[in-house]
Amino acid sequence: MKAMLVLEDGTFFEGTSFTGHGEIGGEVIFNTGMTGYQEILTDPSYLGQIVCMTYPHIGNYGINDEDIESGKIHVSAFVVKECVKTPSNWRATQSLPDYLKENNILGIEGIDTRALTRHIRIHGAMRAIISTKDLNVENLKQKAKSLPPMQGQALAYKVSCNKPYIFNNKPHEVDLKNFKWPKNRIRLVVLDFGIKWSILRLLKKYEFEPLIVPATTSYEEINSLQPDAIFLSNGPGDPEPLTEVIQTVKKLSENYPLAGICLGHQILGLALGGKCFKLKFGHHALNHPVKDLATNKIEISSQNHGFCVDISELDFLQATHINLNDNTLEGFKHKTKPIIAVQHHPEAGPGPHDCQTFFAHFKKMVKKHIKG
Ligand SMILES: NC(=O)CC[C@H](N)C(=O)O
Repeated sequence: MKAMLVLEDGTFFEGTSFTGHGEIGGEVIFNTGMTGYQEILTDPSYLGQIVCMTYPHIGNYGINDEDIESGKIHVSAFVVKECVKTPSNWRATQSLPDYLKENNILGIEGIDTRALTRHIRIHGAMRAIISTKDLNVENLKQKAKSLPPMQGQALAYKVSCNKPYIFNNKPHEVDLKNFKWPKNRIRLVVLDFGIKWSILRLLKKYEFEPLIVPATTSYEEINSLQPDAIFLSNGPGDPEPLTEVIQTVKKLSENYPLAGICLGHQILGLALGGKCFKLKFGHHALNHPVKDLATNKIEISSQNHGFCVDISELDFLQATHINLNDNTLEGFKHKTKPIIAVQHHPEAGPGPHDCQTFFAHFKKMVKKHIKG
């Protein structure tokens, strides 16, 4: 079934749908990972985005029950060069096309994904429409132009949980009136902007007991839970319009040890007085070199962001990591308070594990603070 992908500047790519009819829009981004498509599809940070994989052969190990990062698929559509319909892997329970079809997500193949990627790298991030119903380039270009730009969209509210929950391989809702923290664990309130399950698994591995609460939970409600520390999750969209959250985090930063990943890093940066800007094209990959400025060691990191923060004018903050591809900020800490954050993904779901020391560092920082 013929499908057309049209960018807002009128550039178009022809392909075929492997999931049936559909029409959908979103910001088109490219991910250069060779594997990890199931984690990418289910990562809530991809809400509102059409994901194009640069690796030419996607789907070869199928879909399994363990690699999901949330309860559903969040990407708007999935674009590949060639989709493998008959997977071969001992864990596979389903094929990629069946998985997308079951979840009503449009998947297209036969696209020159490298040409599309080069176009975005040269001309910057763009909105796009994919359609099997309307193949008229001019129509689709107009539709793409009328989509809301990513900048200004408070998408985190759309994927945040509605009720607090704890996590035991999947979410279990809790009634806060009867909630009791377990003994001998670090009490961690997690502000949920669309958290990935691999982050929760790692927090638990590092002795934290995460209590995940909706993004709009107030400072007073969080305070009444008497946590030892706060964690700010990853999530989709622009951090800047999340004004209510930014105000809450500002208050939290005065009284609690804090850590943030990706959108959490950006929200923390804004709450502390930094600025935010959109990158020309996002970082979506499993192989970005990040330099730890304390040790001068280079870590190969997993990345997924389109925005970036600038804290250079805040002398009470210190940059801890930078990206060696484009010198953008990859992490910072407060010079006197127990506050750390990273822009990349130390949980590496998917990706290399070089940056996992972040969780050990967070644990050490909170334990030190508890001891006083
Ligand atoms: N993975 C994330 O948390 C993404 C953060 C933010 N939505 C960005 O695109 O920059």
